[in-house]
Amino acid sequence: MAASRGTSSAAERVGYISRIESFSACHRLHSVHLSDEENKTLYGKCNNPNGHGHNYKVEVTVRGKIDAVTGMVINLTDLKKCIEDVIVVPLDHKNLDKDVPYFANVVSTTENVAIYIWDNMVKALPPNLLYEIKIYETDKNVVVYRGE
Ligand SMILES: CC(=O)C(=O)[C@H]1CNc2nc(N)[nH]c(=O)c2N1
Ligand SMILES: O=P(O)(O)OP(=O)(O)OP(=O)(O)O
Ligand SMILES: [Zn+2]
Repeated sequence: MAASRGTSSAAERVGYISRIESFSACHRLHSVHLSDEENKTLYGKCNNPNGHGHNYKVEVTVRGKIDAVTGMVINLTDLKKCIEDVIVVPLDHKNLDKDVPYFANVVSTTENVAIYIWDNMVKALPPNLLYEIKIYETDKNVVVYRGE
């Protein structure tokens, strides 16, 4: 006897699928709205004028119906392409503050990097699929953004 899987039919099943990608970038935490002294006090070593780097790890999660025919929420090959276009090409081996126009006047915290990725990923994916952006700035610093 097949194990009970609830009352939904396969066509109504909802799944979450993620892909992880890494990119390396440097940045400096410095707000254009604060004085140099305020920036130094607030961001400490992360305000070093010469910047510093991270090997960021990004987990992109989409949520949607598991198609009854294809068995997929989204083709991971398509998600991979979106991640390449939205994350790797504009951010990998870049100086976030100098090479990415968005961060010219937006401080390049991981929270703001997550917002940047969300706003561009939501335009690249089919509608109503993007669920979450999770970014590891270091092994210990993690940000989650769900478009709120
Ligand atoms: C550590 C670092 O190298 C950082 O750049 C940290 C410093 N603190 C911090 N705090 C946040 N709320 N968000 C950050 O992205 C961040 N980066
Ligand atoms: O200061 P870093 O770049 O090592 O980043 P961190 O993870 O915030 O530092 P810590 O390892 O002291 O938490
Ligand atoms: Zn940093």
